[in-house]
Amino acid sequence: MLNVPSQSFPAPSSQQRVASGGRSKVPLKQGRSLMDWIRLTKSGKDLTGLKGRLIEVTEEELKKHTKKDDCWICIRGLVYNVSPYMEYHPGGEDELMKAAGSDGTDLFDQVHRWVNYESMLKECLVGRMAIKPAVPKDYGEEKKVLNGMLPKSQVTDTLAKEGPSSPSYDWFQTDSLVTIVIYTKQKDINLDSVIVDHQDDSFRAETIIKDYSYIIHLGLSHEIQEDLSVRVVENVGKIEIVLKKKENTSWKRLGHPLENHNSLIPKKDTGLHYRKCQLISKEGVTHDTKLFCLMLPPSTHLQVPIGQHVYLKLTITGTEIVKPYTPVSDFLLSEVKEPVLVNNKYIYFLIKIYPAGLFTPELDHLHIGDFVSVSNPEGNFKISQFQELEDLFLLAAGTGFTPMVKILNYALTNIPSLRKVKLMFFNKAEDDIIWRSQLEKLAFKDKSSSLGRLQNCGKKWSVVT
Ligand code: HEM
Repeated sequence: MLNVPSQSFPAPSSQQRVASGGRSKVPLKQGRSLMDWIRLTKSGKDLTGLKGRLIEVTEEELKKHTKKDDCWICIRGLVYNVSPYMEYHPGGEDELMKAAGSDGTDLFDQVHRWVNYESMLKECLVGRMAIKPAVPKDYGEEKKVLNGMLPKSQVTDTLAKEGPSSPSYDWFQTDSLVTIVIYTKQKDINLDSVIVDHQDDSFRAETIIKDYSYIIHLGLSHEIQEDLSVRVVENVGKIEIVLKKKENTSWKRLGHPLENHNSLIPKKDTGLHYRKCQLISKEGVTHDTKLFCLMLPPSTHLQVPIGQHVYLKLTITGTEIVKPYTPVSDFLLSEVKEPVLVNNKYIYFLIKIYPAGLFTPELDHLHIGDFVSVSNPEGNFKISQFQELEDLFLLAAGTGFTPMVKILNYALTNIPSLRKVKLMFFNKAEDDIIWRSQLEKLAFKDKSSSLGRLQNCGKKWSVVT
């Protein structure tokens, strides 16, 4: 049976799609690249027309700015004059104009919630939406809300009622350890479901439960050691996070609550959380593609589920730039390299360097030991679609091969029903074929997959596996 996943894959925002020429990206005029935009924002030019003044914007005022040369958009309660950005927007002027004079938060999030607009548009900030009295439905006590934005607590309260049955947490301690226990009340919880970070005294655990995130976010009351461990009791959906105390004293309380602590929020509303990862190695794979290995901080637990991607963030001349990438597993590498770095502390990325680009040359110039920010995983692809699969047919082109690596590995090792795996890998030239010899070795080794024939399909090369 040929099983074609019904969900879109790679995810709409993933680099594999973005890099493939894009579905709705438009060609920008000469001198309108991202680097040109960054230069303009650094030029000291008044981009808002308000001479650096920030104002409170009423809904009536916002609605007046709907022309290309006078276009204001509200995102998450903040108003930007996007007219200067119009010609630089990779999605085109018409797309940007869809949100003219209105709250574009939902539209923006639907297309690219990962785009770092705060940093890119900081010189275009007009101000904040004015607070207006809102009349509550029951005409009871008058509440104040921000135009274009519900207060967080209200959002979480409302949706928590609609979402999965409310998770909870508890904690206990021994002389040397503190254990935080999260009761998700879900059966399909595993180590991929929880992302834990401890940075600058703030402890944050995000548990993914269906389309929601349950967040524990605390300023811990005492210091802890750098490394932490995470265990999951799968059939009851219990997660245990074990922290090591720095001093063997008894804690009277766990800590004080920080933003969104103990709340269940739709995943799309959580914002992207980043941690700094160190560059461990960087090596050429083809003439223009490199394998980057990043190490997670010891106080982070993060596993990227198969088929999902993360965002890498770099600050380039003062502006934060974010790009999506799907990590690859190192299993193809283990054919040729010894020893391979094991455990989940390392994330590998196969990245094509575009010499005329902005982001990838910057990545390429990083030195071993430098840091790159890595986000929480994103994406809707579910490996459960592959259960009981007999034939797996994978199609990839160029760096679109990267999501296939983990899938290939998973399929060859975890699906007993599998009879045949085929990978059609399209490349412009033979030199572009990523990990060609490893794929050929794999094909030779695993006779059950019809791997290893290299076919020249017209002008394009394909590895048929
Ligand atoms: C709210 C209305 C907006 C709409 C409807 C919209 C739409 C789009 C679309 C359709 C694309 C092409 C995406 C693709 O091919 O996958 C795009 C790309 C992009 N947009 Fe917007 N956009 C909006 C606002 C903004 C704003 C306010 C910014 C501010 C910085 C922005 C920055 C970008 C960037 C950086 C990209 C390129 C992403 C990449 O690296 O591929 N957009 N947008």
